[in-house]
Amino acid sequence: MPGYFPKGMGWPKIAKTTPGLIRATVYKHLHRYMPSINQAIISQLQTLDFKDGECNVGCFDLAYSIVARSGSFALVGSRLSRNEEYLKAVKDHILGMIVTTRVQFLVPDCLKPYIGGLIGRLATLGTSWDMHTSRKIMLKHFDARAAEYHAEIFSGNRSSKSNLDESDNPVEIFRWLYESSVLRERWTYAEVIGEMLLLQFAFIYTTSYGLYGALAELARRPEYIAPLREEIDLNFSRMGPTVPACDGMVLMDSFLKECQRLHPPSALSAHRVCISDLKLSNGITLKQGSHVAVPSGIIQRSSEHYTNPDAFDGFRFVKRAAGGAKDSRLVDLSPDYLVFGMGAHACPGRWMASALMKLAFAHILNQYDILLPNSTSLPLTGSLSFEEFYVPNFGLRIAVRRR
Ligand code: HEM
Repeated sequence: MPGYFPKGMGWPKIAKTTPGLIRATVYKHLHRYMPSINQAIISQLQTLDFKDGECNVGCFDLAYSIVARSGSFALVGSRLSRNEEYLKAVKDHILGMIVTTRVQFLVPDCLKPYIGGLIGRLATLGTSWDMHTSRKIMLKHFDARAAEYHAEIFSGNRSSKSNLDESDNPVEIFRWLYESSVLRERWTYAEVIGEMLLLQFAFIYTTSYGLYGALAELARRPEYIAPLREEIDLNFSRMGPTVPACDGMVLMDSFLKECQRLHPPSALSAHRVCISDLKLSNGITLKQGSHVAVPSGIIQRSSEHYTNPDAFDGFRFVKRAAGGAKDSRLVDLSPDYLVFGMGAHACPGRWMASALMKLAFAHILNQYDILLPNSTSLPLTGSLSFEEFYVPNFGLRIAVRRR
């Protein structure tokens, strides 16, 4: 896939630092983020518009709005995560990027340098996913926030918020990146913004897709509701909406993992580019510059790894664990489950994604019954899907009814 990775200079320094930053923040100090993420989920659910106790809503839109609000708390802090204009711009921009990339794939490689950008721009012009409009709005908010950080840093009133270890306050990821750019001159402001846009995609779109798949499957399979609710009640009543409570919800963990096994956001995983010729143990040599990836979508539906692989079994992974299998939690990596990749570059945000999906799922199940009004037969993947990427079916709607 030519042009997929930057040529020549390799990845910028900032992109090499971000995985470590994610591990040091939303993994190591996940508990610090939980109260605000929980509150963000509750606030988002309060915006649902009920008529006669029922609200009919786009399944992806529900998941996307919840994750955008709660994820933005970790990325840009509490004030912006409550700003509707910013949140709308984030959501529109991510979908704009997908549509633009989708359309650019249709342009022949030889014409890409000449008309690729223009075609991309035209693809979303005049729609609510207009990338340029939403990017402008987002940049306005980023600039304002950066000016606040700047003033704090140079007024001597610097709080310890950006310190990874000493404060109880969760680290705002944008703030950490910005401070590193200003104080240590490790990268430019433009690079910080570029990395934030990538992180929004890596965090918000993928996690929303996971939650979307789980909500759609649950609406189709009401028999899972009672055992899941029982488990939520038990864990929340003992520990509240905390990391240990999320860890204790093993049925939900298995249900979410089964949904991701069957509905991953991409059919390929663990993309790598050879930086030098690489001889494999079977004698094949991959030339420098070769792009390789693992066909995770096929592996996850293979009878070599899964009994009855195309059938949905929400408790498949708890049964495996009970049978002594290791690596059966949602966040575990294994060669037969590659939704979060594999090896040194496996997703460092998976603990956050797991906790966020569980909290959101728990709140929804606690408060509502979930019904599938007339979308039973609709596929989960929509017509915008392309290459290895799955894009949601925006027409799939669910009804949530107050209990
Ligand atoms: C269900 C949600 C998610 C899915 C399915 C997902 C999936 C992935 C995959 C497949 C990779 C590539 C792994 C590899 O190449 O081996 C990856 C990398 C990455 N993800 Fe996630 N991700 C999710 C959530 C998140 C979240 C919440 C964050 C941030 C908090 C995040 C940040 C990253 C970063 C920074 C990388 C690059 C890692 C590196 O290059 O070393 N992801 N993710």
